[in-house]
Amino acid sequence: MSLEFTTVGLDVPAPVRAPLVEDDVAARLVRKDPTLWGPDAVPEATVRLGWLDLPASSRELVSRLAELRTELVAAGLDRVVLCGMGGSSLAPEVICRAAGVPLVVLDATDPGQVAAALTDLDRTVVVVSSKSGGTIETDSQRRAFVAAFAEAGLDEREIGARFVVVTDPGSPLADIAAAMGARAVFLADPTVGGRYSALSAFGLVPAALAGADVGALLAEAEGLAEQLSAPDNPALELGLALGAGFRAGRDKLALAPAAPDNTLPGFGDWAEQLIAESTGKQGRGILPVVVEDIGAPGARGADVLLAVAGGKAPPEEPSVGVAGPLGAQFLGWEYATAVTGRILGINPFDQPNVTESKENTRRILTEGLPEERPAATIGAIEVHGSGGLLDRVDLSAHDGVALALDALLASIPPRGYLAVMAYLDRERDAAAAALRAVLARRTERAVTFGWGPRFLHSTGQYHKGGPQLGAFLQLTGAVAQDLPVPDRPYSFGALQAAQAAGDRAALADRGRPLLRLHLTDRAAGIEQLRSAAS
Ligand SMILES: O=P(O)(O)OC[C@H]1O[C@H](O)[C@H](O)[C@@H](O)[C@@H]1O
Repeated sequence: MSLEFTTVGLDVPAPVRAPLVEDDVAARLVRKDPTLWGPDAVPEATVRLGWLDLPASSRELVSRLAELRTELVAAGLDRVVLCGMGGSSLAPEVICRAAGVPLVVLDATDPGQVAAALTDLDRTVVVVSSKSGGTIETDSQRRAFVAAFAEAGLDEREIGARFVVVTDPGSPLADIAAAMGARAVFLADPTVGGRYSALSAFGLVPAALAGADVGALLAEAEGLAEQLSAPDNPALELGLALGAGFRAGRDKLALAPAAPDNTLPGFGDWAEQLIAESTGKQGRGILPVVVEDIGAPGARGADVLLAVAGGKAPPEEPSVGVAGPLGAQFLGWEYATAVTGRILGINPFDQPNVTESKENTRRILTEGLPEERPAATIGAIEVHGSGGLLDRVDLSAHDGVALALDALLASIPPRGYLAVMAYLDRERDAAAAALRAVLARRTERAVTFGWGPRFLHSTGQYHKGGPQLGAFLQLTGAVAQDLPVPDRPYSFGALQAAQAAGDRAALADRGRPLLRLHLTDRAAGIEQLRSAAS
């Protein structure tokens, strides 16, 4: 089982292909040659190529996971909640959706979304996944579950037995897991970076405990792994196509599901993190744009390459298609991204700009939120602009929100993009996601949509490290019922607000146009916004 790569209307010119063939990149990548991305990347690449071994090396996890699942089910623990961000949650979410097994993914700080996960505790086991072991969202979620179990009457030993931990050896979370007596601890391969970890313990542990067949997933990946040394393998072709598209000015990659049957639901969100964090740096990069389907607004455009995962290239030109099973898709896109990184001349294994917003968040949590007054309140929406964006907008007009949106769209530079960043509840406020297509219909430019803080671990790197051509629409919402973060001087609501403010500060430092709309009533605000945007 491997991948089938197809393309329509995209040629890989000799100046892109020849150097890769002459330098024997396919075989050198499989041999884990850390010099492929230039001298500056060697230290990082030396400790970041372990993902190439995972189809075989992760095999040893399969029986251990099957036993653990049997043990959990026998104990009546059949609801699996995963606490983790970015590379520690996106892959298991895709694996479980594709397999049709239930996994509750908590990659949020929204108090409502966290509270909704803290239910059905009598049958819940929590997987806490963090490579670094220091991610504030994951740590806060773990604290909330410990407190909720205690409140439900469980003693310390019983609480420990409700936790399974996945982390790197020696991380602070490894120490916490030992101290709390976690039922099981999986120490992952430290030579695998977060966004390349789909086939490691980070992808496999939560998915297997939720009931997915991870042995089959690894077999699918092995089918491709055997081919990766060959100079004409499908993953190399994908990497060449992404690189050739970039060189031809197509630096937006519209990621669409296959039609009519989408066998890889959510795959675009996983690939989005891989591509945005790997390529978006040093003022360049490929912007992944997850679109609803191949006909969606933004799937085509002069600076867009359309890609379908899970099917053939659609007839729209230019496009690429990658057919094949999920295990092979993970490995193939990782390999392709590493190849594309070489073509772009960047190090695909670091994420140099992710820390900025995190540091701002920590500062704001200590110092308090900056005082910000809305420029206007219109219905259920408070309008905040930055950098003179709203100077010429008549916010007293009955369609003030529409005018503010117009000003934001007009600020997108040529070849630029609009990022919609919703610090809301991705379950209960799911209707907000429809804004992407609505706004993309109104502009020729690319429009992305991300849930905050989830996107900070994905496109957030590109926003700050990629070409400075973005305009930003930040959505925040009133918190009906806040939730404390146990043993911390802040609540989830305060953390969420600090994350939004921290990212605003990072974007303002770069002079990017930003419109913040705060929804004083979330449902009414989303509806009002959708009609203002249409
Ligand atoms: O697994 P963790 O250490 O908690 O990291 C979760 C995420 O954190 C950061 O934002 C990185 O940029 C991501 O690549 C990573 O996936």
